[in-house]
Amino acid sequence: MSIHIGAKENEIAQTVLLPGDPLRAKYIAENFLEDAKCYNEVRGMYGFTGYYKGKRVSVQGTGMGVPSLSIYVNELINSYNVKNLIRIGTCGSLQPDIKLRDIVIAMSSSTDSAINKIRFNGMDYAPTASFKLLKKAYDKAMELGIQPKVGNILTTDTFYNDDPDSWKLWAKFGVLAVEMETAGLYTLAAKYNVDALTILTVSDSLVTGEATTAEERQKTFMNMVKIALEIAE
Ligand SMILES: O=P(O)(O)O[C@H]1O[C@H](CO)[C@@H](O)[C@H]1O
Ligand SMILES: O=c1cc[nH]c(=O)[nH]1
Repeated sequence: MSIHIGAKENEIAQTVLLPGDPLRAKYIAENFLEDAKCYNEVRGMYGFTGYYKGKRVSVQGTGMGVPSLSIYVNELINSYNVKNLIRIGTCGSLQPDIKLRDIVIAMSSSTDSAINKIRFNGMDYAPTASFKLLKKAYDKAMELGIQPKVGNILTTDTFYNDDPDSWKLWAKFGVLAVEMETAGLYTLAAKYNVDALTILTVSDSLVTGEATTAEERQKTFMNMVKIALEIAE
């Protein structure tokens, strides 16, 4: 047991899928995993372990934002010995050629969060994906007939920014999409020498203003779940 996860030792697999939304974790356990058992209900942040094509896999909600995700990732690595962390999240597109429901794989993550400024005494760290997981995810997506967009994303602390045009600067420098956790995930994975990857589905577009519904966000993003489960070790 850790402070925020009620699982016993060995109840969590070495590969964990990490949706922000705990109900997405429940949905995945119920619809994709065999023999799934709930190991965590603390704070309603569901965690399940089950089997996908014979492989033991867990899925754990993280909540929204770097501070919340960092609590779960620290505990998964340090209390449960997790080795592969695959975030499966939603994002907003920052580029005109990235459309609703497209898959974005984060090679790296820029951020407006101060976490790494604090950690690295004002200097800039470049949070980067595990190449092993990135290559596997890209190859698997292509095999499934899905063409993912791969590149730099933005991890923001402000879903509601005071300046509605602030994303345009990031977009000008080629950043593909915005979400709220990956810079924290990649930094902690590097610190503890484990593998991490973020796979995202585009839920809305800052370019066009289009958006999907909450129900769609919870249930219809099957492609990224399939890719994540297929690359689980
Ligand atoms: O769909 P999830 O995984 O929660 O990810 C995105 O959605 C939330 C904002 O609505 C933030 O957590 C952001 O990163
Ligand atoms: O953080 C997020 C997630 C989805 N869509 C956004 O615009 N931002």
